[in-house]
Amino acid sequence: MNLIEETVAAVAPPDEAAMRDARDHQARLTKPPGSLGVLEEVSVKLAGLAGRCPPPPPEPAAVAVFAADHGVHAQGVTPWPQEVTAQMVANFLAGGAVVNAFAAQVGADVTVVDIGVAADLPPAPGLLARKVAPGTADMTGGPAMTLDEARRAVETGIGISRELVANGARCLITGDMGIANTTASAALIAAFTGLPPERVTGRGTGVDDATHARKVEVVRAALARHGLPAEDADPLDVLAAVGGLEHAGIAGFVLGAAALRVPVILDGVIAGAAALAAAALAPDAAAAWVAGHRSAEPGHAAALAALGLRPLVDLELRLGEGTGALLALPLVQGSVRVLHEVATFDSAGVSEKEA
Ligand SMILES: O=C(O)c1ccc[n+]([C@@H]2O[C@H](COP(=O)([O-])O)[C@@H](O)[C@H]2O)c1
Ligand SMILES: Cc1cc2nc[nH]c2cc1C
Repeated sequence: MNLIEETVAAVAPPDEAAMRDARDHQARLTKPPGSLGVLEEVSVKLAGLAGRCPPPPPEPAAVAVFAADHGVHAQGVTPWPQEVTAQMVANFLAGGAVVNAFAAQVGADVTVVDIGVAADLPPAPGLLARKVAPGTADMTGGPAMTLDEARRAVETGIGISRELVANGARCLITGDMGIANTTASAALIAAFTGLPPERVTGRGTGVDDATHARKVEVVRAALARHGLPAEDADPLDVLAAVGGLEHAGIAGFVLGAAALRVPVILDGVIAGAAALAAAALAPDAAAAWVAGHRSAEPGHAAALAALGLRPLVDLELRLGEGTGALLALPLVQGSVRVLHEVATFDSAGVSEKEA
């Protein structure tokens, strides 16, 4: 078995007994039953993933920012020059980006992964040099990646999840950086959900009407070129056809975490698109994923609906980098802390509701 098959085979469904224990325990805690709303379901989910109640606290947390460039940039789908990808990587490494500020706020570690930045990047602490290719090819002219590149990028992502967990992380957070990657995200989401390009293609970094219209047509042309959506398409072929190297890397990252039964907080539309590919490979992997937030990109809501995930935060963010997921980290940690620390009606001597 290769690493992808081995990882997919290691993904198992959630532990129903642990989930039942968590629901029963939530009902005995000193609060009206159900009063923690969605956070109760998050705690139940993490118990199911861990196979015990209470589950281990999801900390320390580590965010991996997968950075890559996109051949489809040549189609004029974003106003930002491609070199911004490499420049922002330098900014992440210098600690000057929003992801650094939010990670510091919630005590998460930041790792940057060069999985496909077009430029050569100098070695730096905090940078994992794992370039599979110097950017993808233009998906409107042929496949964005070879199947071998897509596989190697997924394997790279699996490897990163293993490394971060081996180094002590107990909650993984997805991050991304890649100018033009909302176009590839829209194409992946359309391919995996069957929704039309105009429903899932958004304004990315904030494109004008004319650029948005062109972007929709670029996604439509790429899908037509590759015969997508297709019922029987292999998820790796779909990634290779219209995905990005960071999408493939994140798909591997979230699969690897699921195989290790470590929770993942998904960031925005790029993670959502990557998670659709990962779920197509291993449907049970979604038991390890919490949607940190819903981004302003319309395809993100579509991806989350298809994954059956409810976003915890909705602040109209459209930044990427892992920022939305980092904001959700204290919510996920708080949901588990409740199971560890809150007294029961019995232990605290609080009277229960009358029948
Ligand atoms: O996370 C999101 O949902 C999100 C939404 C819009 C834009 N982004 C970020 O913006 C970049 C891609 O935007 P664009 O317009 O160049 O396709 C890329 O670096 C993403 O991290 C991210
Ligand atoms: C400046 C900038 C920062 C980003 N961070 C993630 N995507 C980005 C896109 C741009 C353009």
